[in-house]
Amino acid sequence: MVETIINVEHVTMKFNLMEEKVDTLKEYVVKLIKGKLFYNEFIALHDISFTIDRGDIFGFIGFNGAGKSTMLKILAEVLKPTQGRVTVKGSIAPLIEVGAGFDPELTAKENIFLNGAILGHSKKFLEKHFDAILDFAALRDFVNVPVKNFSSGMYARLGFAIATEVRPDILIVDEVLSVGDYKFQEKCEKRIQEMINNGTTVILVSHDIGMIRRLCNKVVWLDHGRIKDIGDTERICRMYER
Ligand SMILES: Nc1ncnc2c1ncn2[C@@H]1O[C@H](COP(=O)(O)OP(=O)(O)OP(=O)(O)O)[C@@H](O)[C@H]1O
Repeated sequence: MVETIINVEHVTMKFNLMEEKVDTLKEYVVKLIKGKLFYNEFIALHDISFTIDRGDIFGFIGFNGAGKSTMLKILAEVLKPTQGRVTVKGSIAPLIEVGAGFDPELTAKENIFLNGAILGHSKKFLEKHFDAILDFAALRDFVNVPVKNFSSGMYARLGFAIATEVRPDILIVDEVLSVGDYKFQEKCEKRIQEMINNGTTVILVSHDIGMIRRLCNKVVWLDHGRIKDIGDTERICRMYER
């Protein structure tokens, strides 16, 4: 039986863009007090509605600035929509931004415990899975290095390894994987495929249409914050590439 796991109803996201450049906090406060801060309203998402079923591998495609990352942040509850409602049934492991959920001053080891705790894992669980996380990320030689010295690919490897060590109900992957080398991307795709086989619902943003084709059963094409089309992967990808 098909079960809806995410229900997005009439979501609109507005951002206030400052009209002029403010360089310092002092300048910001002075202008705020004098009532001289002017904003332009920017609508990143317009009245978006769709549902994701349990077991779907749901892809978001669209040109730069279409609203894909904003939509994922709303699904992961990092952003609250200006209007509309999102209902999620189950646990979410979000991989939204490279380095999100890490403290740059702490070592890889310390961050495994910090980031793991943010994802809701106990210390005991993380101690048990510590070696597996480190091995998947291939960062054993860097275990005691502060992550501020990591490259963006190393950050992404560590984040992906922690988020996928257990099977969440829903895995959200923004383009963080694109900073990994091709070998690691292959490894991630294999692990995502294993998670899919085990019933995890996956939501993916990628400019790699090949990856979208290989993994997704449904695709949304976002265009200037609106749904241009939604449905069968092959049909939407073919139109997108035209
Ligand atoms: N915090 C913010 N404040 C102001 N504007 C924002 C903010 N976040 C996103 N935007 C704007 O919303 C629009 C959509 O951005 P978003 O990052 O969701 O696009 P995207 O489809 O993921 O793009 P890309 O493919 O380039 O990653 C952009 O015009 C962006 O400038």
